[in-house]
Amino acid sequence: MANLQDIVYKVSIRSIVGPRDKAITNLQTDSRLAGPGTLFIAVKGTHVDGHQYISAVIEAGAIAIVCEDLPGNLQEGITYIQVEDSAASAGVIAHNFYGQPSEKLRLVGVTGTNGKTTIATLLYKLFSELGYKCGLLSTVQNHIGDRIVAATHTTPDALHLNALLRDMVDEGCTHVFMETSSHAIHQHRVAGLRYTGGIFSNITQDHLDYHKTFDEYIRVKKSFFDSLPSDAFAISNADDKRGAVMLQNTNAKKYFYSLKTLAEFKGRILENNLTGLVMTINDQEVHFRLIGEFNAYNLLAVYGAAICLGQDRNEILRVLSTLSGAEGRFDYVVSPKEKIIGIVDYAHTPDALINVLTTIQKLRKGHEKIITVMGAGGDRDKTKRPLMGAAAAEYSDRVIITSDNPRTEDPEQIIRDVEAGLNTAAKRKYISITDRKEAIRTALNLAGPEDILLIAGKGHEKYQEIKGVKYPFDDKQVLLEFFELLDK
Ligand SMILES: CC(=O)N[C@H]1[C@@H](OP(=O)(O)OP(=O)(O)OC[C@H]2O[C@@H](n3ccc(=O)[nH]c3=O)[C@H](O)[C@@H]2O)O[C@H](CO)[C@@H](O)[C@@H]1O[C@H](C)C(=O)N[C@@H](C)C(=O)N[C@H](CCC(=O)O)C(=O)O
Ligand SMILES: Nc1ncnc2c1ncn2[C@@H]1O[C@H](COP(=O)(O)OP(=O)(O)OP(=O)(O)O)[C@@H](O)[C@H]1O
Ligand SMILES: N[C@H](CCC[C@H](N)C(=O)O)C(=O)O
Ligand SMILES: [Mg+2]
Repeated sequence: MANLQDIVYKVSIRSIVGPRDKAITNLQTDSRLAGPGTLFIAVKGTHVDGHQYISAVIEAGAIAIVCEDLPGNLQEGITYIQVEDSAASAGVIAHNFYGQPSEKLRLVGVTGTNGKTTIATLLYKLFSELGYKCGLLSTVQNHIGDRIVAATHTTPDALHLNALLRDMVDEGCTHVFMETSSHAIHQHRVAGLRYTGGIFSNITQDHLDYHKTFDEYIRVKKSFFDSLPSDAFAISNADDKRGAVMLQNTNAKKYFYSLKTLAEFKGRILENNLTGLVMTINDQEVHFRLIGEFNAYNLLAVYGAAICLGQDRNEILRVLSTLSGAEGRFDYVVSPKEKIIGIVDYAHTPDALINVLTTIQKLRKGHEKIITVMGAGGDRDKTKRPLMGAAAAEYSDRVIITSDNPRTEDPEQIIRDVEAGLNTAAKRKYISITDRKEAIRTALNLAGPEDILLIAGKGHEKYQEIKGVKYPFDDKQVLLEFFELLDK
């Protein structure tokens, strides 16, 4: 419960009609969840305009409305607060409603196209091992200390986000590591939060369905760093083409990590194979269990953030060297008899596919075939599909194009969109099989001893969404089942 006047602190208000002194017991942006004592925030979404539900929520018992456009018929006793931007206000209001939890935490946001889950999860594991009670908000799952709360989004909406942060404060968490997706930044899900630090991983093509142009996607990500306060830290990847631009206008203290150029956090890879990485970080040599060059970047980002958060460098490296990565990220299993290597990876962008496949190419001894099973998600960026097909074909010996999460789209059409990226040579080494389980079975049938099977796109996901229905599906489980059959 909170008083309306306190809740609208720092909200940029255009006008208020009705009483200001009221106890709010429920905060909602979804009319279906409104009831007595509710403050309803009407948000203009991508599908509907929340303003159309204002009379319905009042009927359900709502006592205050935050909106951009005042309704024609104002009701007696109801408070109407007109704002410039409802979505941005929702962030600030939720932060106030839940007692400004981010002010009581060291909150670190991770943004970028690939690597967010890995970096945030490694930070969570590192700080937990170092003895802190921590929170994690990630694509795979959310953690409040040891307690797991299922994740619906990479970054939850402002209301759930602040409620989760409140729970973290109440349960004694001191540090919270959160993925901050470009959707979340654009939709102001993170408005009002006080970040202690921000980390940039990289930016390559994804989400052009939503952000329309690459420049707009860059601008949105950059706006996260622009809004960091001067006592925060901002860590960026010096080897990414946009790494410097990201921090151009930030007030935060700037730091860079790099494998190629001078930087505050400088790494050098000495060994890179299937047992892990040996690298120096600021001249200290360490062995890590994570695999591949892209994880060297993730480790540098984590190391940099831990230093900025005041940890001892030897302690950081000691713990980091013991950690494994996040579920479904370069997750690999070996079949007992034939020693076929199965790798489940969440690569769902052209760049992530190139990274994971070139990593595999560098790690193989030479004679092993690389067989890739991949697809692309429905209701998402269509322009990335042919690029993903081309990437998979270029770096694999065989490709099986299959379904990812078709969502509401026709799975066959998505496969055709992926196929469109294949050139004549690539067309000779691919087949398409719509059913994902069949695709994985076929890939295994094609594999000989020690060959490498990459199953890309779904990582940790435990379902497959087809025509709006989520069916249980787990790439790693399917792979393990087939491995068992194979070795019988
Ligand atoms: C495209 C997108 O991001 N959509 C998000 C957005 O929905 P929307 O704008 O379509 O909402 P809408 O349906 O038009 O409704 C507008 C408003 O009316 C309200 N409403 C709606 C119906 C009703 O009966 N009553 C009512 O009050 C809604 O609660 C909402 O406040 O706001 C919703 C509430 O916050 C989100 O759940 C929803 O995420 C959808 C489900 C989604 O799939 N988002 C993905 C793309 C996403 O956000 N992904 C990123 C990760 C991307 C990455 O980096 O890989 C993430 O952070 O997870
Ligand atoms: N630093 C990196 N650079 C490029 N590719 C990476 C990097 N880290 C991980 N990847 C690849 O991208 C995939 C996704 O990694 P991860 O889940 O950590 O990213 P994410 O940014 O959280 O993705 P999402 O946007 O879906 O939340 C991994 O499975 C791996 O193939
Ligand atoms: N956070 C990403 C995940 C994509 C995962 C992939 N399996 C797909 O369904 O496209 C998105 O919502 O675009
Ligand atoms: Mg993620």
